Amino acid sequence: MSKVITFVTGNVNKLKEVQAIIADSVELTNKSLDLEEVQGTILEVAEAKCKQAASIIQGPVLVEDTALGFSAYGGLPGPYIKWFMAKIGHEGLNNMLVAYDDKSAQAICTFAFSEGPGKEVKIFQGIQDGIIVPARGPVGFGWDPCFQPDGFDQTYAEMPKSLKNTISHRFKALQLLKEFLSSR
Ligand SMILES: O=c1[nH]c(=O)c2ncn([C@@H]3O[C@H](COP(=O)(O)OP(=O)(O)OP(=O)(O)O)[C@@H](O)[C@H]3O)c2[nH]1
Ligand SMILES: [Mg+2]
Repeated sequence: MSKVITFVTGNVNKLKEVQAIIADSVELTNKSLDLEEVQGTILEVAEAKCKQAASIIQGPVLVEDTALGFSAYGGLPGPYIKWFMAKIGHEGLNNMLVAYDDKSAQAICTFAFSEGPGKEVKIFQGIQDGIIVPARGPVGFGWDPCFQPDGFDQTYAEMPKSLKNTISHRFKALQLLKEFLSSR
C-alpha cells in the first residue's frame, strides 16, 4: 500500500493552508485538477469528488470541499458558495442577508479520503461558526474578508494566517484526518 497521498485540488490557497497545518505529519503530494462537482449535499459532493480523484490517480487520494452556509438560508449557498462568490462577490453575499437580522453562518470543511478506486470513502469534517460582515482585510482567499469567526473581532482575512490555521474549519477537519492517518 502506497503511503503517499495525492491531494487533488485546483485551489492553491487550500493547498497552502493544508501544507501549513499538516505537512509535518502527513506525506502529501499534489495534483492540480478541477474535479467535476455534482449537485447535492456537502457529503455527496465530497464523496463524488473523492471517487473521481481515486479513479484518475489510481492510488490513495484526498480531496476537500468547502461550504459556507447562511443560517437565514437554511445552510445555502453551502457547497455552491464558489459560484455565488464568483458572480456576486463580498458585497453580494452581504446583500443576500440585508432582509434578515440573523447574519450567522457556518464555514464547513469536508475532507474525503480513499485508498484507491473502489475503496471506501472516509469523511472528516470541521465546522467554524461565525457571522457575515462587510469585507474587511486583504483580499486573497475567497470569502475570508467577510467571515468573522465567533469569539474573534477580526475576519479570517484580517487575522494572521497562523491564527486562522489554528482555529479554522479546515484546521478542525485536518485534526480528525491526522488522527485517522496516524493509524493507517
Ligand atoms: O475565504 C475562504 N476561506 C477559506 O478557508 C476557503 N476555503 C475554500 N474557499 C472558497 O470556497 C469555495 C469552495 O469551493 P470548492 O471547495 O469546490 O473549492 P475549489 O473549487 O476552489 O477547489 P477544489 O474543489 O479543486 O478543491 C471556493 O470558491 C474557494 O475558493 C474559501 N474561501
Ligand atoms: Mg471545487
